[in-house]
Amino acid sequence: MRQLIAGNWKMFGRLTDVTPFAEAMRAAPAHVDLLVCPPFTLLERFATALEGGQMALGAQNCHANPQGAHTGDIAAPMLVDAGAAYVILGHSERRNDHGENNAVIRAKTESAIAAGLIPIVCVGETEGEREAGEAEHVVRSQLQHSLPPGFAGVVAYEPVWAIGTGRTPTEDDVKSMHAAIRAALAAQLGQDGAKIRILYGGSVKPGNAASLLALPEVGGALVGGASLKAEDFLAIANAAPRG
Ligand SMILES: O=C(CO)COP(=O)(O)O
Repeated sequence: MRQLIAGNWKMFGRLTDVTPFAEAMRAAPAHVDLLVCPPFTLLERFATALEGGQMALGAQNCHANPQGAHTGDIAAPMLVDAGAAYVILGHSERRNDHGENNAVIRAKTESAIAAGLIPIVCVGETEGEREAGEAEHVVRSQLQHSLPPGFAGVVAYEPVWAIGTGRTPTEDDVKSMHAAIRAALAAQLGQDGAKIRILYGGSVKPGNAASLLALPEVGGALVGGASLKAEDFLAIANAAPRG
C-alpha cells in the first residue's frame, strides 16, 4: 500500500505561507500520497494553490451536524465546499482542549463520511496510561467507541506524550501497537479492516522518519511541527518506503 504522509499544521500558518509551501511540494516524490491539513482560514487558498498537483487537502476538525446553530463551528459539507478531501478527527489536542470523547468523535466521523470526506481518526495513550501498562487497552477502547460500523478512513496512532516533545516510542512499541490496532480493526470491521492505513504521529522528523516508516503496519505519518517547513516535510516524504 502507498504510504500517506500527512501534515497537521494545527493553529499555525497565514495566507502568505500557502503559495510558497504549495510550490515547494511540486518537488515531492511520486511514490507517496501527500496531504496537508491547515487551519480553516487557509483551506480555500490552498485548494487553488494545490490544483493539478499531487498533494491533497484536509481540515483538522468538523462538527457532527451538517449545519445548524453552532456558533464558531464548521460543518463537514463546508469543508468539502472549501476544497477539503480529508478531515482529522479526535486529535488528542481536541480531546483535551474541547473535551471531545469517543462518542463525539464517532458522531463527527459519521458526519464526515456522509459529506464524502475521508476521516483520519486519531487514537493514542497518555504517558500515565503507558506507564500503567494500559496503552493497548486504551487505544483498543478508543477504536471501538470512535469508529462507526463500516468505517472506511484512516487511523492515526499518536501517543500523547510523543506529540511535540521530541520523544518517540521504541520501534518495538510502535510495532506492537500497530499490530494491536490492525487486529482491532479486523475484529471490528472484518476484511475491510485490512484496507485501513494506520499512520504513526508524534515527533516525526527527517532524522527518524525512515526508521519509523519502515516498521510493519505503519502506513504513513501524521506530522505536526515538521510539516510547517516544506524542506522537512519533503525529507519525511522521501524517507517513506517504496511500494
Ligand atoms: O500531533 C501531531 C500530528 O497530528 C504530531 O505533532 P508533532 O509532529 O509536532 O509531534
